[in-house]
Amino acid sequence: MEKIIRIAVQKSGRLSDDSLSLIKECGIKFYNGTGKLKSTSTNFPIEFLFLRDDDIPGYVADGVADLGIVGENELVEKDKDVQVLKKLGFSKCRLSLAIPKGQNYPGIEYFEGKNIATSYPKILGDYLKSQNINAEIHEISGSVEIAPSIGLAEGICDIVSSGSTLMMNGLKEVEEIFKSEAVLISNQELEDWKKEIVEKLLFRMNAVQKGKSNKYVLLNAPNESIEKIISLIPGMRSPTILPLAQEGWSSVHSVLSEDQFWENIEELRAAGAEGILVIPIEKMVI
Ligand SMILES: Nc1ncnc2c1ncn2[C@@H]1O[C@H](COP(=O)(O)OP(=O)(O)OP(=O)(O)O)[C@@H](O)[C@H]1O
Ligand SMILES: O=P(O)(O)OC[C@H]1O[C@H](OP(=O)(O)OP(=O)(O)O)[C@H](O)[C@@H]1O
Ligand SMILES: [Mg+2]
Repeated sequence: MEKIIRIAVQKSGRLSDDSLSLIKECGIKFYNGTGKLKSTSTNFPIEFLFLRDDDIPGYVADGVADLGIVGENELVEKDKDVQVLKKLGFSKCRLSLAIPKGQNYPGIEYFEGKNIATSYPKILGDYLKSQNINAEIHEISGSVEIAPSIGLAEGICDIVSSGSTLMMNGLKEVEEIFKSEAVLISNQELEDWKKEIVEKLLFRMNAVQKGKSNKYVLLNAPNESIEKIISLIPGMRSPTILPLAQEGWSSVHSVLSEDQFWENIEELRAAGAEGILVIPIEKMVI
């Protein structure tokens, strides 16, 4: 039998594009024709299953797939026994309670005895319990935001990102109850040879992620400022210093996280840095 692992990814929806881009950025090639539900990579021992996201935690827990990419909201809601290997940083959203815009909201007690529509009965149920609120949970599988306007419920609990769906449906967000992003999950009992392949995949994903959060920085500085500048942008081992054609000046090359760059920019300029270039990094292995 050919030694390949299986990963379940969402067929189409809010997770699909970023899941597939991440896999491509890891140098893994595969054919992803429309309507195809299974595909094998041509250059890495991995097979893809394209599924509804609701089914991914269960398939991974049962071992039908070894790995999966799914939102934390779906994972916690399905309550399956899988291991979270890595947060992936995309499909960030929150689960929130919302009520009609015109209603006064005194606090969570608003929901006592009320009817709440949601696709996340477990997460909502656990939250209400933790708040000692008794409410009726009305489970619906989609278009939850419409429920109050058709008299199905007095409040909703659903995914919010920009908030525009709530606004368009005359609702206001009153409590954030869960924060979510896409995660890579794994079956709990992978055989050793599968673990080895998973490690290789994780190594690549880490390199892609590190590359994304770091930048390559080049700048020019008078030689007397170099020491100060090195202390501001120390890089991986240390910055590269190259002499400029103009006497008394050097070019400094370093790597740093984007956040760090914005924190240090004024100090770099104050130290005499000029001609600062910030360049994206595709992959980074420390
Ligand atoms: N507006 C959003 N912004 C960011 N992330 C989101 C947003 N909506 C959903 N997500 C995240 O993406 C996941 C998939 O959302 P999507 O709307 O594609 O699900 P779905 O309609 O249930 O898809 P499927 O057909 O696969 O069941 C959600 O579980 C959530 O983690
Ligand atoms: O706060 P917002 O930025 O408006 O995003 C929130 C909406 O996004 C998701 O739906 P999606 O658009 O993916 O459609 P779906 O309900 O068909 O999955 C989610 O179910 C919300 O309805
Ligand atoms: Mg779904």
